[in-house]
Amino acid sequence: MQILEKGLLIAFEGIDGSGLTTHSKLLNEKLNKLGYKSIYTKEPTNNEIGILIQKIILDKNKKLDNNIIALLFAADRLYHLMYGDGANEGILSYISKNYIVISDRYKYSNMAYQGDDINWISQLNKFAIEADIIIYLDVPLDVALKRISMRSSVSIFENKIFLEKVKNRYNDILRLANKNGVKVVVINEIADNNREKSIDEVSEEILKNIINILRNFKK
Ligand SMILES: Nc1ncnc2c1ncn2[C@@H]1O[C@H](COP(=O)(O)OP(=O)(O)OP(=O)(O)O)[C@@H](O)[C@H]1O
Ligand SMILES: Cc1cn([C@H]2C[C@H](O)[C@@H](COP(=O)(O)O)O2)c(=O)[nH]c1=O
Repeated sequence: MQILEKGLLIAFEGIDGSGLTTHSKLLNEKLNKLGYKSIYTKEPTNNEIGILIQKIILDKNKKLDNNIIALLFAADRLYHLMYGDGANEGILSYISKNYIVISDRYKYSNMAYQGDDINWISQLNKFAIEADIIIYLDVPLDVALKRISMRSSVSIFENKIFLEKVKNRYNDILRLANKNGVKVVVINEIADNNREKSIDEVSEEILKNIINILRNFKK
């Protein structure tokens, strides 16, 4: 068993179709195999608020006000931190037991997707601890859109104009997080020769970066 000095929160961030679910789950499996106490969780969660959000964002006829959506995501997050995702205990509980918590999206998604007024979104998230590490999966818009087009259901956010705005916003959000002490790891999913990296290649790159960072957290 690999024991860490303290719990750690790793947030996976990126636009839809960047592979967040694939890579956050893979990292969790790999860290577990290496003997670390880690857990995978995601937002929106599968608790009452998260389920309501999932329903709302798939309903293109609903057209709910952006501020209401922002509030729901922030409420889901606080619930996630305090009480859990519907299957596991709250993030804060795992952190206090020195686990590595891997969250497939966290408050930085709130800032990127609902961040017309970034100060207000920051206020909504004032009780949400900062992540220790952000893994940002950087993928060109056209690659993300191609992956999204292969899905059976598409959310209100999954369109070119909106995702372009979200992608641009992430630049400022990552800079701000870094200023606040968060270790930001950007993974480029495109190789030098313009080829899309395979899932294995991206996953190994993520693991290598994390293992490097974890060296400083070991007992
Ligand atoms: N190098 C790669 N990394 C990740 N996913 C890839 C890669 N190449 C192809 N894919 C495919 O892209 C899709 C990404 O799906 P995934 O659900 O992981 O993305 P996501 O970012 O969580 O999306 P969303 O947030 O919209 O649910 C999968 O079908 C996966 O097989
Ligand atoms: C946490 C969070 C998420 N979102 C968006 C990002 C995605 O478009 C969806 C979630 O879909 P996934 O397939 O489950 O990743 O929700 C958001 O707008 N605001 C947030 O705070």
